Amino acid sequence: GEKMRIGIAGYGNLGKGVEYAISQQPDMELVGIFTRRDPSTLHPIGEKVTVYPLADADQYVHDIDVMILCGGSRADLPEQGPALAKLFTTVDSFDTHAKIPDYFAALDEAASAAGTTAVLSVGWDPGLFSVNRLYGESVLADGATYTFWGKGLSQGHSDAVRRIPGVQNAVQYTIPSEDAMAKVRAGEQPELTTSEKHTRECYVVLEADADAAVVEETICTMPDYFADYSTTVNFISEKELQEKHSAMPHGGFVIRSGKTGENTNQVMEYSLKLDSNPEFTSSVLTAYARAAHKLSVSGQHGAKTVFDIAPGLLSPKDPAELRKELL
Ligand SMILES: NC(=O)C1=CN([C@@H]2O[C@H](COP(=O)(O)OP(=O)(O)OC[C@H]3O[C@@H](n4cnc5c(N)ncnc54)[C@H](OP(=O)(O)O)[C@@H]3O)[C@@H](O)[C@H]2O)C=CC1
Ligand SMILES: N[C@@H](C[C@H]1CC(C(=O)O)=NO1)C(=O)O
Repeated sequence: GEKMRIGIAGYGNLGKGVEYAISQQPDMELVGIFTRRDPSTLHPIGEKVTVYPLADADQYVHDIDVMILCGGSRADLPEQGPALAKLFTTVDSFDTHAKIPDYFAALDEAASAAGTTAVLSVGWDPGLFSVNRLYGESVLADGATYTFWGKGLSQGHSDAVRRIPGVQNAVQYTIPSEDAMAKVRAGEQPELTTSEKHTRECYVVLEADADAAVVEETICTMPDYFADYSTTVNFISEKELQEKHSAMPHGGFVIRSGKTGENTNQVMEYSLKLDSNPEFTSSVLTAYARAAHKLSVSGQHGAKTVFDIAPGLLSPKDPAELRKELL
C-alpha cells in the first residue's frame, strides 16, 4: 500500500538518526527535513532529501502523515510540540520528566482541537524503560523497581548544558553507582536516593568571554537535570571535545524484584547496550511514528504516551501476521 510520509522537525543527533531509521522501514518515505537554520547550510545524509525552513511547515500539512520532532527537550519541544501538534500528527522524545504532565496537557489541548494525534516522551527513558517499569509493577505487585543508566552520554542533559549562555559545546555522562547496583542485583531491595544511584560528569567548551564559575554553578543547580545529583564539570577545548567525546554510547537497565506466593523471589530485568544513544532513540521514535499514524487514521486523537499504545501498532506487520508469531 501507500508509504507513510514522514517529516523530520529539527536536524541534530536525533534528526540524523531518524533519517537513517526511515531508510530501514519498508512502509515509510522521508518527505523532508525542517530546520530553524538556513536550509542551504544543512547537508542531509541522503543527497536527494529536501530541507525546508521550519517556519514553512504549515504549507506541508497535506504532504506529511507524521512529523517526528527532534528538538531539544529543555528549550525547543515545549514550544515546538504544541505548535506542530496543531498541524500534524507528531511523535517526540520529550524527557524533562518533571514537566511531562504539563507538556502532555499542552499537547492534548492542541491535538484534540486540531484532530491530530500527538505521541510524546518516546525513546528509552522515558519510553521503553517506562513501559518495562509498568510491566514490572503491574505483574509483581509486591516488589521494588530500580532504573540505572550508563555509564554513557545523556543527550537530554548534554543539550541542557549546551543551552547555558557562555557554553559553546558540551556533553554529559551519567555514571551509575556500582555499589547501589550490586545491592539491587543481590535482591536487597535497598532504599536509594537519587544521588546514591548516579553521579553526573560534564565536559564543557566555553565561549571566549564566558565565566567558568558561573557556568559551573548554573549546571550544578539546574532543576530537573542536575540539582539532585553530585556533578563534576570539566572545562576542555573544542578540539579535545571533538577528539575524545564524539561517540554517544549509553545504556542501562530496569529491574523489578518482587515476591509471589508465600515468599518466592521473582526478578524481571530489561537492559540496553547502545553504541549510539541517538540512533537507538531515533529508531524508537520511528516505530512509534507508525503507531501514531494508525491511531490518527482510526480517529484516536489527542496526546498519547507509550502507556496508551498497544505494542502491535508499532509493527509493520498486520495483526493476523503478528498472531502467527504468538506461538
Ligand atoms: N526519551 C529518550 O529516551 C531520549 C530523549 N532525547 C531527547 O532528544 C533531544 C534532542 O537530542 P539531540 O538530537 O542530541 O539534540 P541536538 O542538540 O543534536 O539537536 C537539538 C536541536 O538543536 C538544533 N541543532 C542541532 N545541531 C545544531 C548545530 N550544529 N547548530 C545549531 N543548531 C543545531 C536542531 O534544530 P534546528 O535543525 O531547527 O536548528 C536540533 O533539533 C534531547 O534534548 C533529549 O531531551 C534524547 C535521547 C533519548
Ligand atoms: N533521556 C535520556 C535517556 C536516558 C539516559 C538518562 C541519563 O543518563 O540520565 N536518562 O534517561 C537521554 O537524553 O539520553
